[in-house]
Amino acid sequence: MMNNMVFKIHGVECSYGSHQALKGVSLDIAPGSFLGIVGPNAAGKSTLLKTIAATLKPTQGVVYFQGEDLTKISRRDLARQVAVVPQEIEMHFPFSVMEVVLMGRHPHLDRFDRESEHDYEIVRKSMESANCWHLKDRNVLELSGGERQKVILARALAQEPQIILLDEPVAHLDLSAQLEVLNLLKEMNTSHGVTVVGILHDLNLAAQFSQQLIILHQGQIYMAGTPEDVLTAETIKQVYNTDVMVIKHPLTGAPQIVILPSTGESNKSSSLPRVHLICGGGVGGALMGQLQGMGCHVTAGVVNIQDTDWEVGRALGIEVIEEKPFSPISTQSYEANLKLALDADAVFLLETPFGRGNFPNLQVLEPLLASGKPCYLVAPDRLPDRDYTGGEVVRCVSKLQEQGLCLLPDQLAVIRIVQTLRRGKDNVETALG
Ligand SMILES: Nc1ncnc2c1ncn2[C@@H]1O[C@H](COP(=O)(O)OP(=O)(O)OP(=O)(O)O)[C@@H](O)[C@H]1O
Repeated sequence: MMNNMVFKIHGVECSYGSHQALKGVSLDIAPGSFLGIVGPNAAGKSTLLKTIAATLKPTQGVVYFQGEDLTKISRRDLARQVAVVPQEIEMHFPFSVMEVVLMGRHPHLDRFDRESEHDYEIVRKSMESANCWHLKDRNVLELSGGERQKVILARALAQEPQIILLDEPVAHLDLSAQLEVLNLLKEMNTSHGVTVVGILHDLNLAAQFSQQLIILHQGQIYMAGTPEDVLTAETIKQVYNTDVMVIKHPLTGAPQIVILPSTGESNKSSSLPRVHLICGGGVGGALMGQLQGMGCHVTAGVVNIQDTDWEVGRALGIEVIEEKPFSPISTQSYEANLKLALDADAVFLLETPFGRGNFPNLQVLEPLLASGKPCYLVAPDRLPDRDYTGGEVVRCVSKLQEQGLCLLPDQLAVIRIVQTLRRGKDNVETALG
């Protein structure tokens, strides 16, 4: 069993003086896998990678490479199969980029061999793959951080490794260069069976490119599995102490992290406006987040379970009157929505499409207006396009306008009204002393 694994990390502990950076890590890395290592700062990620790369000896435990104790393998033998792209690249001599990448061939040369045409060909291909061939004659000491990172990647590729270990390989790169490098690694992994183990800080990129992820926290593996297993809102809250919402990437299905706006302690005052959003169909999520970020007490209804607005509301901890999936609004939900809306300072009906099933979300405005509640309809000009009742919605809105329904061009206007409400409340509070 053990020999089937490229690396078998067994009960590894690592200490720097009295500080224990790894506290008993065990992990198997199968050949051909793409393993992402994530976790907050100081979790022990680089320390773990260094133990796998044999640049740091564990204080306890063993790392096996293809079944053999890593400490018993010569650096040169290891370098023929394993390439390392470190986080910090210290360069002290004014080598040319070409000379640095050629160093990647050294593990394959005998002591007094000179590089052959074949070596130069591999070096050229590696530099082209890492998109740094144009830098070949430049002095490495004069490169930007991103350029240097590509050169080090090219050196690793020139090693023609079976395994590549990377410590934040895209840290200094702009967005397109990050994708270039990760796509290149993915291609090496899928087409050439190269095992990739990389520390990645960006959780969304990690989710998109890794087959397996481990999340390190305080020197231990907090969770291991597929990106879907590992990247849950609960885990991220526990490990990063950050509120997020996890959605599926619309094209790849990989989990994607959306950071939720912070509500802040100062926003908890009772004087902040209460805003009720009537929405559904995914038109309300962004506004929920923005209004909550402004400190409003936001509520919403009636929204079908599993609608994006329902998911966002739930993730933000907003009270949402819900209805069963794909079901028409029941009398019970209508009443609950009316009751919640009556508690608000203002009610906004957003750009939801209307059919028979959610028509009660429009009808509810009648008793609200009758009670004197300020009610607003967003984007009235496009109302006919989202009226799937054969014109009943448009007729109902004209009647509601006569009863005091106000029209707002877009959601930006909602924010302006809410800001006015907030100033009004502040003024009342100041006046009351
Ligand atoms: N050479 C060292 N001497 C002393 N302590 C160290 C050394 N290297 C790392 N540490 C400590 O060990 C812990 C783990 O460090 P490590 O670099 O492995 O974390 P990391 O998860 O890679 O962090 P980051 O995301 O910030 O790069 C940290 O508390 C760090 O301060």
